Amino acid sequence: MAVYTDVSDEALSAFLADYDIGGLVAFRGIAEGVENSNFSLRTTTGDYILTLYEKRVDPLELPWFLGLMRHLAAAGLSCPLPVAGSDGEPLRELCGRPAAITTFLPGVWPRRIKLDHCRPLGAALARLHLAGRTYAPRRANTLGPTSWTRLLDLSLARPEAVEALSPGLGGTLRAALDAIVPAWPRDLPTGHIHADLFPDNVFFLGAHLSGLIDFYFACTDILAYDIAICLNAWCFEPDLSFNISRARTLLAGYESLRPLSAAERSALPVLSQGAAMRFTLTRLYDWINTPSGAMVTRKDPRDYLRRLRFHLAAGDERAYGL
Ligand SMILES: Nc1ncnc2c1ncn2[C@@H]1O[C@H](COP(=O)(O)OP(=O)(O)OP(=O)(O)O)[C@@H](O)[C@H]1O
Ligand SMILES: N[C@@H](CCO)C(=O)O
Repeated sequence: MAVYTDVSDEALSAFLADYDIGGLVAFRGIAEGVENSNFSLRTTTGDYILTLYEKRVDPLELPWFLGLMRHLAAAGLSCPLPVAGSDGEPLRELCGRPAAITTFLPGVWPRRIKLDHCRPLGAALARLHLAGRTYAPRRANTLGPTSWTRLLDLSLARPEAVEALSPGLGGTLRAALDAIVPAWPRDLPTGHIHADLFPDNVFFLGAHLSGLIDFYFACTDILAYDIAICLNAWCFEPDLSFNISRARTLLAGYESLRPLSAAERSALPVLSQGAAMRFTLTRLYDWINTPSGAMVTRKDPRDYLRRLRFHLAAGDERAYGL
């Protein structure tokens, strides 16, 4: 459930008066997602999404995210387009929260990943990377390798909770960090990355990829790290075995538009280790710090620990079908 802030009809009507998108027809909270409060909004001019930004998003960074989405949409990528109010400003305030309206994207995210999803996914990721080249402002990755030790320490402030989740987890993560961080590549091509391109952020209409959403972790970082995030999120079976055909297909889709250098290819194991580490750590932090009565479904960090183990054992890029 991700509606942290209730919006009354009166507050919404007053808010919409600052837009030129017609009168309200229907409005409802969207249960999915964990980060922000999302509402679907139908007006006399069409369908929109209203987002109230909650815990992890720094309001000062919102213009960067909204600017990136506007830039990518203008470049032809199918992603939500921020809608400006009558004063030209897309970022506003509602119920004491920063808020924005974006266009609604048709499609559904795949509940069961198929091989057919992977090539369009890879191609869309490459398209995003290429389109991002001409968006000049940069944003550092606040969840990159330099943040991981602190994130682990924050969780280990409650060692009994970490141990209860998985015996030995703290030591395992510490040892993996000691291996991954010093080996982190320094000279690979960088650009704007999505950084959270999980299946629930990619919409399909049948086999056609209809759009990408949720750019609120986007940042400027190693492009191939974004691929590594997708390898983690898309290429494991429910039993957490690795599906190399999906990886090969995803990479082929990506390389159809942006071929990888030899250095990028050989960095895939360490980048994938880092991606698995990042999601293990944020999930672990949330697992420990989300009150048991909260309406948000916690995601299990152990799923990413299993992935991390796979990547730690991957000798080279051939493990990913290259
Ligand atoms: N532009 C859009 N068009 C159509 N549906 C959307 C759009 N944006 C969001 N949604 C709907 O809202 C849901 C939650 O959105 P989103 O993933 O951005 O939320 P979030 O709280 O940031 O979640 P998380 O970071 O956990 O993925 C999506 O699964 C989708 O159903
Ligand atoms: N995609 C993330 C949650 C939102 O960032 C995860 O599955 O852990």
